[in-house]
Amino acid sequence: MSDIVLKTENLTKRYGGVHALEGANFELRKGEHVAIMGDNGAGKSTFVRQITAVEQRTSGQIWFDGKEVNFAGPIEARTAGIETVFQNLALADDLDVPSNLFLGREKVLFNLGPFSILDRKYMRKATEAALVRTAVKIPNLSNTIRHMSGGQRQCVAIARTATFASKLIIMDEPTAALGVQETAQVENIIRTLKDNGEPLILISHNMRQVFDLCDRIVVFRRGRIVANLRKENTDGQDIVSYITGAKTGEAELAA
Ligand SMILES: Nc1ncnc2c1ncn2[C@@H]1O[C@H](COP(=O)(O)OP(=O)(O)OP(=O)(O)O)[C@@H](O)[C@H]1O
Repeated sequence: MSDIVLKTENLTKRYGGVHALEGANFELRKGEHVAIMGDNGAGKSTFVRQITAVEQRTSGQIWFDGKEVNFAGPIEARTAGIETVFQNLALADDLDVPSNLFLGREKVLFNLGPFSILDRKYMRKATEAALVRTAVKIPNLSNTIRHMSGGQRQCVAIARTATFASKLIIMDEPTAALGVQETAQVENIIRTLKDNGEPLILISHNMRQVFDLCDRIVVFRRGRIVANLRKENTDGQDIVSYITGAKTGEAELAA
């Protein structure tokens, strides 16, 4: 149990009569990168929303970092060490890179309420360190987000996640809207996270990406986990069979 970062048992979410997530049993171990795949509406985002307490689950249990957790909301989950990069990036367009990295957790030099003075020097240095650690290349930290490309914005969002996530990073389709080069840059960051031993859950529709970056693939279909396979024990065709329902059956538990 000690090397398990996250575990869910019978995690279930219903929206009225919609069974969005049914009895999900899931485990993530230290340093592991796990992909979550599945068709549109399969329950992937719902699963993440229960873990991050963006919504409250209907039933089931969650253990994180060695203890059972019942986060009241996303801030509690974030404080506990779960950081998420969502499809909509939640960046502030008119602020520069350090301000975005520290958004909502600004380092204050003198606390004078609304007139507080921020420690900009500290935030800039910490941002530079975070970008080195995550291998993110941003040409000019003083640029506002508005003046950056989609890929650069995504890199800032990921760097922010990696800076504060002490325990678990979740990315929901981080490259869905990016071009080839930008996708490659984000994938490099993910490899750096792997090298640093940081565990990751990656929701992705991109088979090549999943096989490149992840150790294990979990497939959701109609709210249920239908496969849980180490990548060396499966291939793209096999995964597609589970996604489409051509192959069914109990989830195979990876050894
Ligand atoms: N707030 C909600 N109210 C009602 N039904 C919902 C709600 N959110 C999600 N659902 C339904 O729950 C099911 C699972 O949706 P979810 O967004 O988790 O799928 P997904 O696998 O993340 O899909 P996608 O790849 O399209 O993002 C779908 O049938 C969806 O319509």
